[in-house]
Amino acid sequence: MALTLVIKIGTSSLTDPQTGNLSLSTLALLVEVLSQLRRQGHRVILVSSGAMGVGCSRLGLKKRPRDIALKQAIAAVGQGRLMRIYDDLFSTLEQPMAQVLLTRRDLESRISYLNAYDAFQELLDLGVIPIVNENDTVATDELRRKFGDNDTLAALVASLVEADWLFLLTDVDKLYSADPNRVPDAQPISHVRSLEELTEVEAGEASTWGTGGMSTKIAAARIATNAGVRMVIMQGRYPNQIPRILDGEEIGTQFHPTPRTLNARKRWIANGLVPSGTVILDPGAVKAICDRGKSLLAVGISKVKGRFQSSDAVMICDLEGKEVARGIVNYGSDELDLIKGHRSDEITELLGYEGSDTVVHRDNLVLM
Ligand SMILES: Nc1ncnc2c1ncn2[C@@H]1O[C@H](COP(=O)(O)OP(=O)(O)O)[C@@H](O)[C@H]1O
Ligand SMILES: N[C@@H](CCC(=O)OP(=O)(O)O)C(=O)O
Repeated sequence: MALTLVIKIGTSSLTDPQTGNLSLSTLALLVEVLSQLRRQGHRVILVSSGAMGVGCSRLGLKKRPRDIALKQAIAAVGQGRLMRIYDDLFSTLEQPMAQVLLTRRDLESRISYLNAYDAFQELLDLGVIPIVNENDTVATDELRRKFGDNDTLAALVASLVEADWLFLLTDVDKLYSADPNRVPDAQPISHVRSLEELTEVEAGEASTWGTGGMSTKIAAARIATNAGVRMVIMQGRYPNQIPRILDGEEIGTQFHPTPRTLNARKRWIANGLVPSGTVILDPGAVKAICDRGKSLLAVGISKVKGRFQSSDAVMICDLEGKEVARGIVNYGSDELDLIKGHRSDEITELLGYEGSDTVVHRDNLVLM
């Protein structure tokens, strides 16, 4: 069966931690494996980090700089170099590839989200392997890590293209109960059936060149598994393990997906949009939206946090602060502060104009 596969490789696997130079053998093996998967008829997308690492090595810098403009410049140097190397390697195997640079913002607008979807489908139909990275040179929010990292981006891409599998290739072979580089008796975890099982896991720091460590990989797992994508964390030095995993071997940490129940628009609401604020619900309202599939009404809102406009995305949380849903609001935060706790037939008088009956209509609401 032809599968859609998203493979993400982190800086820690692409570069030598001592010298910062590219690990050519890993890269060559990765390219070989991906080309082989393509020839077997699978649809393959590579999400590759490394622009900063390669840029630093090219410019002789021994540490990641902190200055944002300098980071932008370095990523611009490194990205070109990285693509040149990928193109040389893929061309040797007669496998066409393409560069796709994305920012988190590109996935926020429904139009550019759909444009990205169309472009990926066209590339995959043409048999091309798209190589995705954050557009670091312009996306300073990403460089500041306000929005995420390539683990999140890979999960968003996997959700966008409705991938069957997402492989995160890194410099450890599995997820452990704690960072195995710091805690020698950390226990390996082979299967994660629900992310609730991971409350005890210490998802600590990244390696020298990586970003986010395991915490961004667990965040990626939340997006991927909710979108019906099976995710694996595995050792990046052995990309040849990917076909073995597809054949059913138990390698790495496998995160089991939830059934794919959300339509494309709801997946965009859940994953593409970045929430601008939070609304806190009373227990009755949580029940109404979670158990009875109702729209969210003002009467069930206890508190409003953050500043947002109507049509923005918000997190919808219970009184303990646990996110139960996400949705697009019909009111801004100032209006919601006035109408929260009130019945819908009081809204016109409270606001002085006729507004929507619902705060979040059920078509715009996704349970988390
Ligand atoms: N619970 C954990 N299990 C495994 N590795 C962990 C854990 N917590 C932190 N880490 C660290 O995460 C690092 C991988 O993350 P990172 O450096 O961001 O990789 P990448 O560049 O592949 O994205 C590992 O080197 C490891 O030290
Ligand atoms: N876009 C950045 C990578 C950011 C990132 O998430 O890095 P990593 O944790 O190594 O996957 C780059 O190409 O250097």
